[in-house]
Amino acid sequence: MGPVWTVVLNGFSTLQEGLSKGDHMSDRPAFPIHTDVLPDLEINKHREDWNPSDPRDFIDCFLTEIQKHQDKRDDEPDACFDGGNLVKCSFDLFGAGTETTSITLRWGVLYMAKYTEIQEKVQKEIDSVIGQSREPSMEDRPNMPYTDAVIHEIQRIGNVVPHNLPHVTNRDVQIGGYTIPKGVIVMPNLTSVLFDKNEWETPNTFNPGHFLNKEGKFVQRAAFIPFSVGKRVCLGENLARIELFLLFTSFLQRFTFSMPPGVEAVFKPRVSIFLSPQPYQICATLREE
Ligand code: HEM
Repeated sequence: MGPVWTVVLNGFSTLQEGLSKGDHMSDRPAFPIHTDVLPDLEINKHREDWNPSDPRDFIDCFLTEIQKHQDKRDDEPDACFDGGNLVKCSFDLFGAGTETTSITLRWGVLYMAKYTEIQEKVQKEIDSVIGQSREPSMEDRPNMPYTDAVIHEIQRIGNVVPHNLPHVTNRDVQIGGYTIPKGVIVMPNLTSVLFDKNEWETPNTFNPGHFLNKEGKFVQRAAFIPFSVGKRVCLGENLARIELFLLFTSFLQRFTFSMPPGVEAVFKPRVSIFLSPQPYQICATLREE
């Protein structure tokens, strides 16, 4: 029988206790995914000209693993390298990896259009560290503490995945003095940490100063957990951080964002599994070289 109730974890220390220690909440609830309705055309295309000694991407590498494990099916009843799982994993990577990053960038552009003085400071840093004649690279990030702080603050206040993904207890566990029985769905509430007034000086205000010390150097904050924490922490965190830095700096290197005349920026989010901005119109003005 499936879980009969759901628990919501609130607060920084509870989430750390629940997600970071041990593997007692590392499973995902088994929601059915019908692989027969998912497109596997791309996988079939890959199969046609697949060369195991020259893998082009994730699908090619997975096909190699399927082949390696093919003859061992009887010895490895739990092996997960098969066509169905390849479809699910590819689906997961697109689902988890595209909307999250693009929503964060949409929040970023909106915050820059609203807080023009912050946008100007980012552009000043871009001009002095990167200039206009080359593209941003990841080597620039350590030299751009203000921009780094702004991107972190966009992620904090944007709170794109507010309820994390569901976890499920795989044995009875004690958290914060409560016993959660095996098989219960647990929703770790990231909002309670990203807006915790004990952790952030101005939790409800856009303030890149949350990530800067008095000397203007970037400081990492333990309560910054938009990617969650623990064993099931976002698999794409590093990729997402790279994408956010390169795209955000490239946008502001080339454009200045502003609201169209007479239009106010709206920060009330659209609520689904993600929190995204309402569709908006924006003016992107090309910066002079
Ligand atoms: C701003 C961008 C992103 C945010 C805020 C974000 C956030 C998250 C969060 C909160 C989780 C749930 C972690 C947990 O269950 O404790 C998660 C899981 C996951 N993310 Fe991301 N993510 C982002 C980008 C990406 C990208 C770019 C990829 C891959 C290309 C990705 C792939 C995944 C996968 C596969 C999981 C499931 C991991 C597992 O179950 O073990 N994410 N992400």
